[in-house]
Amino acid sequence: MAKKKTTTKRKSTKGSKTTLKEKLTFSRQQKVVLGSFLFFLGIGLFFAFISFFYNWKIDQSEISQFGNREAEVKNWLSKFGASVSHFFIFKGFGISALILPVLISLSGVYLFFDLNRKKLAGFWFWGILVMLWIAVVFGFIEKENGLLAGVIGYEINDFLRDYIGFIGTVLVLAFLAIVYIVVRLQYTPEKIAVSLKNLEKKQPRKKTENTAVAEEIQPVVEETPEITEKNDITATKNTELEVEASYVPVADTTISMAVDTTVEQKEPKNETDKIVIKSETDPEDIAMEVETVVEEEEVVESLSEKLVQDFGEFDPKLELGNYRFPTIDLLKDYTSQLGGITIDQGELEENKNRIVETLKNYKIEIAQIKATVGPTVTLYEIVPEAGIRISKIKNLEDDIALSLAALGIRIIAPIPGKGTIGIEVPNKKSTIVSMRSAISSSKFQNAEMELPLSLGKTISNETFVVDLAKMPHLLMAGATGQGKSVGLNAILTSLLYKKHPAEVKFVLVDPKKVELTLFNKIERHFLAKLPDTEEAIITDNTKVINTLNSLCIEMDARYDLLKSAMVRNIKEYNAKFIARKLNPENGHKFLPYIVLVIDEFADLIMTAGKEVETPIARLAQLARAIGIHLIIATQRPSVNVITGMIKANFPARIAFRVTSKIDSRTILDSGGADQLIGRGDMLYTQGNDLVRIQCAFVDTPEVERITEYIGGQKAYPDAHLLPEYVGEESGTSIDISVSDRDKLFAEAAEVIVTAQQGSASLLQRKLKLGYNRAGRLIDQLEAAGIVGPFEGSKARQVLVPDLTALQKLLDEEG
Ligand SMILES: Nc1ncnc2c1ncn2[C@@H]1O[C@H](COP(=O)(O)OP(=O)(O)OP(=O)(O)O)[C@@H](O)[C@H]1O
Repeated sequence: MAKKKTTTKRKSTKGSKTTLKEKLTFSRQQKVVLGSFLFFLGIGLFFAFISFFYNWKIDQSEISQFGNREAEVKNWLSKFGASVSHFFIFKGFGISALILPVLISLSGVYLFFDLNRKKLAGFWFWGILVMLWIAVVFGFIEKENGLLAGVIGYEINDFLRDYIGFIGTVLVLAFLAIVYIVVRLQYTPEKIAVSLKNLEKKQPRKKTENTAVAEEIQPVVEETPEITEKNDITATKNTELEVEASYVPVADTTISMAVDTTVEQKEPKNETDKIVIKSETDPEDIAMEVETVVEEEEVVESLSEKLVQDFGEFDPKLELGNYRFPTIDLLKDYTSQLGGITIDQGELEENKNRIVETLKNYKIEIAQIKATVGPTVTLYEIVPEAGIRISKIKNLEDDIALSLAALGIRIIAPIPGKGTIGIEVPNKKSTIVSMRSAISSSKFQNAEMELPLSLGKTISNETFVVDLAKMPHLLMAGATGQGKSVGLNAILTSLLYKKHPAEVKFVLVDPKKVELTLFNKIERHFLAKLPDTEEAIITDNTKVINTLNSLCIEMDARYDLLKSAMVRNIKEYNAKFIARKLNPENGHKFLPYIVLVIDEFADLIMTAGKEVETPIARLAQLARAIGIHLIIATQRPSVNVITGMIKANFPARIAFRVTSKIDSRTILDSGGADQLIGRGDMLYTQGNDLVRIQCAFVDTPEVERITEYIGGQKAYPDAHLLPEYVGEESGTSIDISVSDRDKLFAEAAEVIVTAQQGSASLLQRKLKLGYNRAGRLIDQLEAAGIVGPFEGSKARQVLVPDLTALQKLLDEEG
């Protein structure tokens, strides 16, 4: 009996991650309001705590009567003050609880002025530790007075005394005090010694002058009288001066002092060297002392930490700080309209019987059969009777499929890791997997991935989420009309729902000119383009070559940055940049991921051949570490399109339905894609197992709504600019002799003049040439004065108005 697996509809955890994030980030107004609240709360608590120390005895009996409005309480904040104070002081930390209102008010100030929250967290961390420490110390020395230590202090002390005894407790407390002084206050023994020394020196001077020092210095002063005029230093009577280099303070009495040259030489050696000059009533008794201070202690370990402390971590999203991610309701809810997966008991039974019977014909007995109903297909998992070899079933694959006589049957013998045999039979009524359900699934929302893609649902109805960054490049193939474009849209939509414009940029190549145009609206948010080009979405195949080469330049530049930052990949690089460990002045910048999408790759390879294959192979081989990922889609998965070089570098592949087993082999290295049922039914592999997935469906109006939503928001001034690539086309002042001209020169000239359009791609199409040859022809036409010079993204100007004029020009030359 077929075991029925009821499908549990996954409740959408609608944007759980983003909403949590949103909850934690306050608007400016919220911060001001919350900040003021906390500030006043802190002050209120402070007063309540103070008054608790005077009134706690009187109030004690009233605390329990919180609900009784008649009960009179002496605390300055009345019943609330008395209760809260009782809780924090008596039951909590004792006198040290006074730190708490200070911390709360401080938090208020930080929020109000929107200061660095990390610093605040530091205050809380150390504040609570100090609170505990003081509580325990009071618990230790003032056991009798519960108000000083609080219950917590008392109990911790008791605990320590029980386990490590009197001496142990003293040692632990002393150790913690040292930790605080060294770690928090950044005091080291050297620093303390220097401070003490300074203190010692300052004190006696205030009372009587240190004559001994004065005497010591005096001879030097007398010995070098000639410098006296030069170094006229004036000082106030009985005042101490600290001079760094030469310093002339205003004075009541002018005192001449000669500074020994030896002293002067010594002075600039160390910036912290100070000359202490003291003046006395008698100008002869000037005391001078040269003090060498130990090199100043670094307060913060490194510059980056200091920068982070002062300014917080670098936020790449700051420029579009108010960017709102697209909301889930921009996507259509197909499930509520068309219903979710329905299980047709009759259909299941019928299929089961046919499978059992068919296998029986081949003498394969079944011990158990289990059905898993997916959105488009149902998987019948079969456990054969003991003794039946799986290879037998595998060999009979085609016969079984034939006997079951249904389109789209796929036999998986055995199911990897299970030892059972799977037979996938299409459902009579397939269910659309909406992009909405794929996006709102918890698996996607909670995905901790760099570039998460929600591709659709597996046969067991689980949302299938993969990381493009791990793939690291994706090859998609499928015959026309089988769901490739929808698949590409699903991929791009996934990224739009998860990534901020600062984090990812798309380079879109769309020779069909219709599929990806919708993304034009988000050009200044998410697209990257070559400088000086008008349209970010590339529809002209010749421009693809420039873009690919430009991406190679970007790749090399990024590798240089990674090298100088001494990191291995973009993730580490960006983490280091965010932590302000990389100086933007040295060319470092936050690197967004770049996703290159090429629709209709076959078309591109046909027209440009090697010229695109080489940069693509280079990018595919090297770009994974620096965050450039390729998604290539093609209708024709033939070997001359998907060459060995490309295949080797694209381990992740998606196959929609293809027309032949050969095509399936080309794309997946195995059959199966020819047995799919179309409409988004696909197989995914990342080098090992094949997973059958129903691709999430996202319709054009949905994509339009999303791009409009994003496009309507504040954007960057321009699309992300890729490095400039000066292609072959830009060659100027070419001098090509008539004899060196291509055989097709005259024909090419006619094509160009007739069409009045000076483009290499036109020649490629009309004369069926490779890109290189067409490019060379254009150069020759330029040299002959038939077309104008290279003009960036625009086609070259045609300088000859008609064929007659052309004929005349050629005759003249000839
Ligand atoms: N995941 C899906 N779920 C349901 N229906 C789908 C799905 N994907 C595609 N379809 C259906 O198939 C039709 C064709 O899909 P799509 O335009 O993506 O095909 P294509 O392979 O890109 O074709 P072409 O190569 O000609 O552009 C869609 O209009 C839609 O009706």
